[in-house]
Amino acid sequence: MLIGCVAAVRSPDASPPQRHEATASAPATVAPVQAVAPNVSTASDAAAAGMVEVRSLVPDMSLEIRYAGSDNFVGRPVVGYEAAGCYLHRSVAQALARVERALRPQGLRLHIFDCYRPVRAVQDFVRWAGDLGDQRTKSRYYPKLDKRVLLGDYISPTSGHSRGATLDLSLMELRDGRYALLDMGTGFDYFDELAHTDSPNANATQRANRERLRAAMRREGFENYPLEWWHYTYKPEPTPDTAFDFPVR
Ligand SMILES: C[C@@H](N)C(=O)N[C@H](C)C(=O)O
Ligand SMILES: [Zn+2]
Repeated sequence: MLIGCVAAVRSPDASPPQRHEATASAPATVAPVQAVAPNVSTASDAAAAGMVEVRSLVPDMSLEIRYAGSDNFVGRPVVGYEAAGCYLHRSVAQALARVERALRPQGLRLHIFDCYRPVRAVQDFVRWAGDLGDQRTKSRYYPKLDKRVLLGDYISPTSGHSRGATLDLSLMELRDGRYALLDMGTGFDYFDELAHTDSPNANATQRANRERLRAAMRREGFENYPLEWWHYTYKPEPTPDTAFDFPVR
């Protein structure tokens, strides 16, 4: 069963990305973003939504689900993340497992920051984006941008993550017997032009590393979002018009 709802502006899945520049002084709150929202399923758990936890397919998949803890742009655990799990529609998780399987013989593996994101978590992001009095994470996550411009291009109010076919991830390489993250030029969720996948300001190594990730993901049907080197969506999406809101647990 589906419930209709309202909300959303430009999203990575809806229209070409645009760049916002930093602006001067900000008011205490931002105006609500105009939007068109997806249907929200009443599925109350992953099984009902047709999703699986990725470690049911790849038991040693490297996960660092940042919104389940405080090391993220909100600076605290995000609503809806009761555990550090990575849920995706089964066919999407299977495609991701194929990416991982192809990488391992090259001494590479995936490192995942976020997968399915409940609608309530996206709403938590929207509330955070509207609270201009809270700038605690600015220096680490959006030093060059005004917080008012994050909602839309960098934080979608109707994120594809809620549809279970989108994930945020990086690549690790085996070095001296240990896996280390490749240099992508920025950290995860660094909202800035430098994080744009084809940014001319990334150096040659960083651009090559981003391309390694993009090529590996593309081979199994995942498309990159040009404003965030870490953000990928499997196409065609299993449920393109339906978002989910069960907690990650
Ligand atoms: C917030 C960031 N990790 C992300 O996923 N951004 C895109 C635009 C989204 O919110 O869908
Ligand atoms: Zn993302």
